[in-house]
Amino acid sequence: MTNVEHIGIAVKNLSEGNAVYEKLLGVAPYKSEEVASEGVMTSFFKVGSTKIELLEGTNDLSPISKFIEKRGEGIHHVAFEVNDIKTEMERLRKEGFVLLNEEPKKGADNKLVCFVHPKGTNGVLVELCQEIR
Ligand SMILES: CC[C@@H](C(=O)O)C(=O)SCCNC(=O)CCNC(=O)[C@H](O)C(C)(C)COP(=O)(O)OP(=O)(O)OC[C@H]1O[C@@H](n2cnc3c(N)ncnc32)[C@H](O)[C@@H]1OP(=O)(O)O
Ligand SMILES: [Co+2]
Repeated sequence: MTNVEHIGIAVKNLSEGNAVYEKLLGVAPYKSEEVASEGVMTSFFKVGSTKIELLEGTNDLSPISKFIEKRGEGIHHVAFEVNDIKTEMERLRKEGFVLLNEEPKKGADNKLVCFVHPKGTNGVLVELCQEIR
């Protein structure tokens, strides 16, 4: 793993979240993107070599809507950049981690992603990200 690619933050309302983080970080989001397969609308802020990803659920079944209902707004996941997602998924499987998708899937911001179950990572949902080249 080469970098913390982004930190995902679950918000109830993306425009309100954008206003807060724009004030906090002193920069505007550089993009907004819907990922319908995950039931989320996102926005991204650059912070040095990493990013903040704000996520609003777009339907009641979205992992973000369920998370906010149970736990409220806050840090939802930590995403690590990897060079070769399939190799890293295989390594983690062999180490006994529970992967939440069998194959890499398309995420936001031109990435292939895979999630690791938070029960095996001290309560933190982990995302692996590989740039689509
Ligand atoms: C935009 C695309 C992409 C990107 O490119 O960056 C994204 O970031 S998408 C982000 C949204 N997508 C996902 O989160 C996909 C992976 N998540 C899942 O598969 C599920 O959310 C989950 C983690 C398996 C939980 O689903 P489920 O078991 O159906 O939900 P429950 O509400 O029943 O929770 C069970 C258990 O897990 C705890 N939980 C849930 N979410 C998290 C979390 N983000 N971090 C830590 N813990 C989490 C939840 O509190 C429950 O705990 P207990 O009550 O103690 O059992
Ligand atoms: Co993410």
